[in-house]
Amino acid sequence: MNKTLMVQGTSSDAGKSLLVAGICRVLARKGFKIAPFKPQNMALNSAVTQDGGEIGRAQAIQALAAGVKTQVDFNPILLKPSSDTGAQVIIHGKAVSDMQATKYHDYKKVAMNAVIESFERLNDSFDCIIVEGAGSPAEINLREGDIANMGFAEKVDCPVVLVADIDRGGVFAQIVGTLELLSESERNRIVGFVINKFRGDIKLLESGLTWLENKTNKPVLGVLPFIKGLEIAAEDAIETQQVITDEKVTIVIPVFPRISNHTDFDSLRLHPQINLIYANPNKALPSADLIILPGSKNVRADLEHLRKMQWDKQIDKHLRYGGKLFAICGGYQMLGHLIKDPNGYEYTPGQSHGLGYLPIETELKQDKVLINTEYRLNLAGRSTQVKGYEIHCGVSQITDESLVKQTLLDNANGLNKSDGFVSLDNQVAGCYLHGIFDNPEAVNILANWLNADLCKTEDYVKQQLSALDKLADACEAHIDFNPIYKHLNIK
Ligand SMILES: NC(=O)CC[C@H](N)C(=O)O
Repeated sequence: MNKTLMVQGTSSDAGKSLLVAGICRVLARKGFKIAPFKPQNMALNSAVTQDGGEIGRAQAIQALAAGVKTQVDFNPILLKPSSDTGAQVIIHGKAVSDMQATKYHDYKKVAMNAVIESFERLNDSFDCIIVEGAGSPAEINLREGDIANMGFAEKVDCPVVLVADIDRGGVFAQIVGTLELLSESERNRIVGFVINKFRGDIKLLESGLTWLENKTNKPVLGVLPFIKGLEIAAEDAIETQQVITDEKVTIVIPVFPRISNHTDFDSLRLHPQINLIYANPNKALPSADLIILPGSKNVRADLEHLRKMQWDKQIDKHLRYGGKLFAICGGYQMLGHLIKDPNGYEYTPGQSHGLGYLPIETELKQDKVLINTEYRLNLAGRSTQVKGYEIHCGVSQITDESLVKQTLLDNANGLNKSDGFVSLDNQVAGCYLHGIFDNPEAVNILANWLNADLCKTEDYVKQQLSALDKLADACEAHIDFNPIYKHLNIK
């Protein structure tokens, strides 16, 4: 009996991740044990699973929505692009190789086996599986050997809901056009449509919905309204929306071409007293109280970009004028003197000189560190416990202890382990830990370091959970779940 439902979109960003998260939450609230699943994801925003692997961030959020522990089977294939044509291929949570896009095409058979293995494991231990497609199923050039959309749905023989974004217009053409480009058996799998991000008077839409149902002989299951201020971590696109009520601090994040884990900064962006600016990759850095160098999938190439843009000179000037510089993971590696990659794990084999603000040297190793961990953060004469995660191949060593003021993070999980440093002049600090600012106390300490006092906000994970509930409420109010239950064989 089928217990799988797949959500596909008429385009990227149509709302697939969100709808999957919403359905997971609705079903979990009814007491079902739900697994989110995305056969193949392409993203530089990843999460460390509780079983010690790496999956796309969206599946981690969907697991939070479903109230289940994260596991690598939720996203068996993750492609992390490291250049315009190549990507690191992660299978079952572990990096297996770097591959050019053309070669990956031939590799899809191996990848499909990995996808089915994971799917079958989930099938054995969950009540239902809610699957997210990738991009759109109508990319006819990618259909052969597809594992991400209809190729998967056909293989496991599951029904599909098609979601389309009305906000940008053309929603009827998108839906009818997508159906037109599918084979008959693929078309028959589509059991209904969800129209996402609707604003305005639903009465004006009704004639269109009737036309669509008559034309396609398929139901519109629901029209989800545009939910203002719904803050659920983005899959890959950088979210820039913010509501500032009383600006006290300006923070600039230089956007590297291979920026990774930018969700690190969501809690800062959502703070009503922080103006968080993502600096355009091709423009000068705006002035700020603090610059934060983010993580990077290709540190040495991004360092070249930083220099090409003369951001190194601008950062130097920012520090001369008394500004502060913080960095996470790849950005932290850039703060040191040297980044060595003799085997070319990330870029052409060789080494690059870093910015030299901290006395550290980094070497990229084959094995990736993947852990969820906890530290004590020490900064601005204060400390607090922070939770986070690490994803990196680089291992950094300090070259001269007399050149730092203190370690930034210590006491890892109560152990005598530390990470990161604060410079002697107290202007520069960095570490490997992602997610550090999800703790509101850490945000306040960071602000203290900038000589500012900010109000304390809600814990980021709690905020995510209430956003997921708001999303689930909207799904329940605007989508007819009866056909969904019927297709999943649940009541
Ligand atoms: N997430 C990151 O910033 C990773 C940094 C670097 N690419 C490494 O693997 O070590």
